[in-house]
Amino acid sequence: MRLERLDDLLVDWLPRQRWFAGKDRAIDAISVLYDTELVEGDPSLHHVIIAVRQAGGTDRYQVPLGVRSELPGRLEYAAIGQLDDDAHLYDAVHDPELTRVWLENMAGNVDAGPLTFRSITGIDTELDSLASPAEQSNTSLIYGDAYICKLFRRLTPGINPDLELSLGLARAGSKHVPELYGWFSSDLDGTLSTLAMMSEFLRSGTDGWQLAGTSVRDLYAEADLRADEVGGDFASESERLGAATAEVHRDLAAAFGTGEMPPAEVRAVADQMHARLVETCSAVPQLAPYAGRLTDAFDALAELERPLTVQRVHGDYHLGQVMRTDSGWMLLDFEGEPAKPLEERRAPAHPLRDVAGMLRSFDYAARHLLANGQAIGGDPDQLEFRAQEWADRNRAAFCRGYAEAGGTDPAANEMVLRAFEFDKAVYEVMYEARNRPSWLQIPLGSIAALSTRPESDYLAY
Ligand SMILES: Nc1ncnc2c1ncn2[C@@H]1O[C@H](COP(=O)(O)OP(=O)(O)O)[C@@H](O)[C@H]1O
Ligand SMILES: O=P(O)(O)O[C@H]1O[C@H](CO)[C@@H](O[C@H]2O[C@H](CO)[C@@H](O)[C@H](O)[C@H]2O)[C@H](O)[C@H]1O
Repeated sequence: MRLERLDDLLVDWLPRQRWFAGKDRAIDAISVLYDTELVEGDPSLHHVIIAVRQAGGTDRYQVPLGVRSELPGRLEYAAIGQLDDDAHLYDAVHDPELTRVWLENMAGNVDAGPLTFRSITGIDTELDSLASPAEQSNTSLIYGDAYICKLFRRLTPGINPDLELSLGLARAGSKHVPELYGWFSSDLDGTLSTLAMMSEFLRSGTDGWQLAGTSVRDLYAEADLRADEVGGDFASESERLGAATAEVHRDLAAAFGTGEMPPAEVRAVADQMHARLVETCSAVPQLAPYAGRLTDAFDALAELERPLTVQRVHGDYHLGQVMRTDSGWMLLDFEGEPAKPLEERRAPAHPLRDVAGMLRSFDYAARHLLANGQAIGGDPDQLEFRAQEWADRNRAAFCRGYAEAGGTDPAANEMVLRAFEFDKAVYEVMYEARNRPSWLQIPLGSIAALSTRPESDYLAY
């Protein structure tokens, strides 16, 4: 490919992409690390990996590029620019004529330059792809209605935890993750690094955030009924989700083993929670009134005198990461928190950390309509009370399902769970202050409610 104009075109195009992580800084330089021509001719497909230098460091991105002598109208929205008069450059993920080569290469376990394509089962190579419109930090292609292939945009050397855990869960025979079909990787700094993974597309699935939101809307539509009295009660789904979560934790433990975190390391974890609290209180003063009670919860964890059993966990667990299908709840996206370094994301943790993540999500589902100021009539105190009741009911049901299916009993480990939940809520305070200030009230409201409750009522419903 004639690369002379490529840098200029990408400098304009990258900051407009949802997945580009460096939007807040100027791009100092772009260099092409690999350019592998996977499809020759017109159109051609260049599988390109670039390094983008910005203040604060250099990130690597995967940018599959299509080149055509003429760009048809249906691809205009994917245009990046013209390399010369007869070379139109565009985002190849939008061109099914090109994306089919990934299916063919995975099916054939092809090696092409730095790229290796692998499959673990038969793949239909005749399917057209459509890029998913979902707001996400990567790009997913849906082939027919059979496969979903997630292309990781920002690359980290090594195996992506999503692929690593999906392979382990497949080995353990988990029934709560989509079937894995294949993946491709590239050399990066001498290490084989995941570029994409392809799984079964859950065509009958609806994500948990949408389902929980519908239940909450049902509740607010009824002036006086309690969460257990409205048609859209979600508690039995929450209980089943708890059970599915425990089963996935059991399978992760079987696939990757468990370990003991000694009290000194638990203290170090509590110290990190405390440090985050201090930093967040200075950035968001509204949190300061609760600092004392939050500190008490972190201190209680620091004083734990027994080791904690740790294992690989989901790491970024919330209602947007689970789908309800005809055959039950499925868990997605085992990447961990993308902003964290890979070693931290792969480090074993206590499974109640995931439980705490989901408890936060129930609070969010209950409170987000109120925070948005959407047209819900009624007395604000009464609405707050009803939101808390919905959250408590579903939190308790989730914990019950988790314990009954063999997970570490949340009710018997409330002190540990509370510390994880408060830490996540403090993280959310910073996250919302930076990203969605109108939602700041959600984690603050939860902290106010949970921290002023007697400890013995923490999981009460
Ligand atoms: N196997 C699947 N079947 C159907 N939809 C899926 C599947 N995997 C992901 N999705 C949809 O794509 C969205 C983004 O997927 P996710 O793996 O969370 O990507 P990202 O890591 O980029 O956020 C999910 O919220 C879900 O709606
Ligand atoms: O899914 P991501 O890894 O991008 O996680 C980030 O964004 C999440 C928002 O989508 C944010 O989650 C918070 O909001 C959710 C509702 O939008 C709620 O269900 C979660 O419980 C709540 O934490 C997450 O914190 C952030 O890291």
